[in-house]
Amino acid sequence: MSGIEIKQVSKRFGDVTALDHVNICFQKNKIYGLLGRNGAGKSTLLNVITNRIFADEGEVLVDGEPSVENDRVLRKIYLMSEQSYYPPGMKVKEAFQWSAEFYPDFDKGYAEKTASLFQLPTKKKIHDLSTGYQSIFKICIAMAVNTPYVLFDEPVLGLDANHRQLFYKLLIEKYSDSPSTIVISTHLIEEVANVIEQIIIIKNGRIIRDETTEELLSKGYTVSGNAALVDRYTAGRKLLGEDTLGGLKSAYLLGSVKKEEVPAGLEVSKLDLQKLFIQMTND
Ligand SMILES: Nc1ncnc2c1ncn2[C@@H]1O[C@H](COP(=O)(O)OP(=O)(O)OP(=O)(O)O)[C@@H](O)[C@H]1O
Repeated sequence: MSGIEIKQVSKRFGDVTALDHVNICFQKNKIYGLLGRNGAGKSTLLNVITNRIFADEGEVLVDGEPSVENDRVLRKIYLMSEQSYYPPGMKVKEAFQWSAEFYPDFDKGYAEKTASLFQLPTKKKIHDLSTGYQSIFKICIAMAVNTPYVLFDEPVLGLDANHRQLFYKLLIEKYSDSPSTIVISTHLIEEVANVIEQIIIIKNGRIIRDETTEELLSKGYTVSGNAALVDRYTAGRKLLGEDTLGGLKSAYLLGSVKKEEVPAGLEVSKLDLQKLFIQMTND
């Protein structure tokens, strides 16, 4: 079977269970959002997939082959993460050259073009870059490696809003031109909501949701308007949460809605992914 299959994977650090019998499959040519609160197990999962750490139990299959100590399989996957594996003193443009030697399909021209769009100073040493530009440097590499699987662990760490928007735009353009399997682990949920097709939510090392963004968002709806009217409407309904601003209120509800059942003066809209996430992962 093609894709990355994670089968019954568990990982413990002392008495912390970082991954607890995780079963998921990252299919070919799909964009996934890997969401979870701090310490939920996201990085551990990405590190297990790429053999940076070993699982205590279970296995990872890449296109049907076990990934453990299998270089040929591991070369199909690129993980962008906080760790940097570049020699100290290496300049950005040298790292592009270096990557071209290591990843056979690395597109140096594309990396340079992306770098120039972000105004990344390629003559600088990697270690001298600001936090945001360190991330941008890694984004440029990850977008140019052209491996069938690209995993992003917190790709927009330190990026300003303009650069985050540019990253999402380039990612979608790249994916439309040459699809691959992309996994984005992030805390900026609303920002990726329009980019990701499938959402995987991990909580305390367990997968609690694995469904399309559309399916997940269709589980509820938002009703907004005059606070008193909203309260009257929500009484007796399954309320996920609410926000109040002055006399106005937005209520997040579970279930489906018939617009004609909502009183005049109230507005019905889609559920907000971040609100749903907070509700699902609270406690
Ligand atoms: N090398 C390690 N040694 C000990 N505990 C670890 C180690 N790596 C991870 N953990 C623990 O495993 C759990 C999962 O950590 P992980 O880094 O995978 O979470 P995360 O979802 O990526 O979190 P964040 O969003 O905060 O980056 C946490 O409790 C963490 O403290």
